[in-house]
Amino acid sequence: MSRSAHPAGPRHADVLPEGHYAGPPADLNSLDPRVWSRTVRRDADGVVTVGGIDVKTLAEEFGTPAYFLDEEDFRARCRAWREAFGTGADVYYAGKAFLSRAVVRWLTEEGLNLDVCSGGELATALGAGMPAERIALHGNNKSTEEITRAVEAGVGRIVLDSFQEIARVAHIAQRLGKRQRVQIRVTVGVEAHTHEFIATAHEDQKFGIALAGGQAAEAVRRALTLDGLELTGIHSHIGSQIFDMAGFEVSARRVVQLLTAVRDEHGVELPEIDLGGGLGIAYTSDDDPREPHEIAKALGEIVTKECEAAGLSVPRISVEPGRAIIGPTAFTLYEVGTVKELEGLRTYVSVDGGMSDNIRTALYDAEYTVALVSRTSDAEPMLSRVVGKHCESGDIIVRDAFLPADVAPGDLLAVPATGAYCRSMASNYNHALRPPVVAVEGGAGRVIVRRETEEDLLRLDVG
Ligand SMILES: Cc1ncc(COP(=O)(O)O)c(C=O)c1O
Ligand SMILES: N[C@@H](CCCC[NH3+])C(=O)O
Repeated sequence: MSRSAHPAGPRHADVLPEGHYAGPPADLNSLDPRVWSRTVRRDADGVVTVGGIDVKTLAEEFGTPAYFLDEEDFRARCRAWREAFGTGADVYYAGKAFLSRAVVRWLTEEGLNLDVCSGGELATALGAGMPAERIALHGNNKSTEEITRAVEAGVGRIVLDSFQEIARVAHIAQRLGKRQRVQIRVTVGVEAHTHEFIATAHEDQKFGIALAGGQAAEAVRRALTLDGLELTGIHSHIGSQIFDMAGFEVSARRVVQLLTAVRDEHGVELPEIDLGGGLGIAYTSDDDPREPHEIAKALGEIVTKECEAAGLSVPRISVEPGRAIIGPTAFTLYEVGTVKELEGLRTYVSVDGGMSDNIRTALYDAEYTVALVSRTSDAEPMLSRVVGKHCESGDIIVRDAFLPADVAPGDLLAVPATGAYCRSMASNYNHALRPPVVAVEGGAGRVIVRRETEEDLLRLDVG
């Protein structure tokens, strides 16, 4: 549904900010399949189900707020990425989006690799049985301990992010009598944003080593001389929640240019390039993400074309999608506690979670949708703001959305597309207890990350 497809006539339409829906959706009870995970349906009795279980049963069994993860959808997305890139390329799931032992097992079974960016993520990956050679370690300031653990475990790749780190990893590997496979992360001069990319001010950031000014070429020079390192390729990640493939194409072109320069200077053809993650998903019906096969085709074509022009053999490509794999697979279920109508403005619907389980709206001004899922309603659309229970007026989960005007305490609301960067960025603000993640599949729910308890909080409070 595009913005223009919304019929006119919302309550309080005059207060909607520019760029937001011109009106409510034609049917408030409908669930757009682009935004909801693949097994989500509304039953004949009006209650929404996922994985064959209705949300009222899920709320009774697991409580609210809670994240419900559609396992069938997650596995299908893993397979779609795997198949799109084929056996000649690698897909590394970016664990920062959400990582747990169950997720690691699913990834292992579905043939994906894993990008970790901390000792904690590395421990989760290894502990859940991901083979070390399928793990890549990232980070702009990895500790000596993290590097040591990764080298000892035999991770397949460490992505080097600074000159100090080139020396540090080489030293640690040599001390351990190993030769560590590494890539160098470069900043290619493309800064990508949600709907556009620009080519200015891009080197002004903490990640990577700039192509500009010959710094990346110097990093390659140093890495090639160090015995502890086996330099296998170049890495580039241009941003997150990107829809426009043009930014990736510029990035691929510039990375291949560096490979060509390396070949010309050192007579070495580096065999790998990693083009990072960052592929966008549909948070609202206005978002139109690319499918994995379109992405694989576009990246494969541009790399092949550039390599042919330079007379290079085509390197093995890898990508690191996080959000695009797990984002659409989960929704957060909340119970409504209070409904406050501000006459002539909007209605504030308060739920039992908030910025502690979804910081993205407060942090990035992210847009989400919301639906009444415990019943249908014929009431007129009401412009609503879904807010949490924290002591903070910016504690907003969904800034502008239409809910039926009869929404009331006890109703269940679900916010879709919360699989990525919600539980993984959750906090204990106001001593909130972080919600559980429940995997739903084949008519049963299974807790994969349990709800925090007050004992969990107090255990750390040793004063
Ligand atoms: C190096 C790297 N790879 C992969 C990702 C995953 O990004 P996304 O979840 O947007 O695909 C990120 C985060 O932006 C990242 O920094
Ligand atoms: N955490 C961010 C994206 C950053 C990804 C990691 N480099 C989000 O929620 O959109």
